[in-house]
Amino acid sequence: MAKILVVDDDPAFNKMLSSFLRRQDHEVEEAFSSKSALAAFKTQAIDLVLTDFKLPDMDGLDLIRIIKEERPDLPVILITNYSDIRTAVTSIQLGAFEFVTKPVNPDELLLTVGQALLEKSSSGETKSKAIKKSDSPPKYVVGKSPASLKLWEHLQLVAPTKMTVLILGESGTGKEYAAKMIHEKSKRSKEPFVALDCGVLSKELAASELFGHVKGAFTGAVQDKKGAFEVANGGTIFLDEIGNLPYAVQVQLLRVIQERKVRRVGSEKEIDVDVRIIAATNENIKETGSQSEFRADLYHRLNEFEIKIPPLRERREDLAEYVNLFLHQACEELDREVEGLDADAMSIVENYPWPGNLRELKNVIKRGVLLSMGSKITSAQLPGELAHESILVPSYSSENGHGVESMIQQPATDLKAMQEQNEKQLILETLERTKYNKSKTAKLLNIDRKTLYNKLTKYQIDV
Ligand SMILES: Nc1ncnc2c1ncn2[C@@H]1O[C@H](COP(=O)(O)OP(=O)(O)OP(=O)(O)O)[C@@H](O)[C@H]1O
Repeated sequence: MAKILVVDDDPAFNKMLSSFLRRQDHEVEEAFSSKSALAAFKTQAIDLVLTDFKLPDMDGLDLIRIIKEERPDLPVILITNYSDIRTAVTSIQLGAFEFVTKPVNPDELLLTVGQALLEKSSSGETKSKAIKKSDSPPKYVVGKSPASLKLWEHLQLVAPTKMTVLILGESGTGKEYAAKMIHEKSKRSKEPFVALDCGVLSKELAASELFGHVKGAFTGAVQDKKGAFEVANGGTIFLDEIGNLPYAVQVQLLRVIQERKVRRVGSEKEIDVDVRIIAATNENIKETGSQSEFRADLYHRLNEFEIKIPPLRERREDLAEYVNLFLHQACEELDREVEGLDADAMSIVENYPWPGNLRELKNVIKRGVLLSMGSKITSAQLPGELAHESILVPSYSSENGHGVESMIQQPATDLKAMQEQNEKQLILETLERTKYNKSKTAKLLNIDRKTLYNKLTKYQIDV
């Protein structure tokens, strides 16, 4: 039995969800605002938070941010409308365990709750909250699009070298997966691969998570602790969301890269480390660098070799292969036998822009497998919004300049124009929500202020 905090201002929905979870033998604490949620979170031993995105006094993302700052190990599941998929993607970047879309499917919710609690209990012993150690080698889909083939070639080329790699790509494109691949194909593959999510590290904890600390170094440092660099010694460290690393810690990281030595917080002793660094970001840290939020010297050190992972919408030829893999994985996990998607469902999948990239696709397929009644996933088992947002795009063969489909299937909408329209709309909505506070808007949208200013100019938004 776990203690679950349910946060939703809609009393009927909150009650329904809470009673459902109680029937599954969980203890439930109901909160109808962020304020009462935070009060409960601070005073009770909560194991899992389920929160709605739209709350009266603060949005779900801010709530996740506060919770994660205090307890990075506490799993949070965001409940959101599918139309808020970008929000959901941001929630994952902030460290949410998963998002579940409304209308909530009971089986899907139970599965997600179960997985979140399982992960929490298994991470209980590891002292470090942001460090994820990986042991099983990934099953890597190479894909057949020119972009994916090039990516694969670059991964193969750089893997056996000692080079530091900077991986760029939107959220969910597979940056961590690519980093694991590089590690697997390097001479260090038998040594640890340690992933550290810099996005969830508070200013105070970042140095300790990276470099460790000694007992008494700060309040709460009750015993000596190894940092991620020491844990990864001999192997590879993957620094995700590197753009979020506090400035002071960037300086320390630069020193570690140059001298290959770490000093635990509160200690003078230098410890030799032999660690290959792979960093990743989904924002333009080069731009941030010019604003001196991200140090240019660190950027150049990390960027000995740069790998760009294209968004899924730019490599649609690979979709079928990913769908097959995720279908297979979901069937194994859920103990189901689903053969594939029917023609309608596949057409929706092929024409949807996938803003959450592979992660979103994986979730959608898993949900489809869970809900499917027969041997095929039908369009009814896909989130309704997928069909609404699906658009006709030119067929693959037309991109290559041959194939009759190019003549039959004309694009109904210009993909780029549609994305820009969505982006503009999202910026306008977020500005309104933050009462036109640009810093808050940039933070919510997970971009830096300079990028926001550029986009305001581009879309002629006058604020
Ligand atoms: N080449 C691949 N083959 C098979 N599965 C993949 C591949 N790349 C990514 N995935 C799957 O896609 C999901 C998203 O990948 P990953 O977590 O690496 O993305 P990311 O870019 O690091 O995301 P974020 O920026 O949000 O941290 C993972 O669940 C992973 O299993």
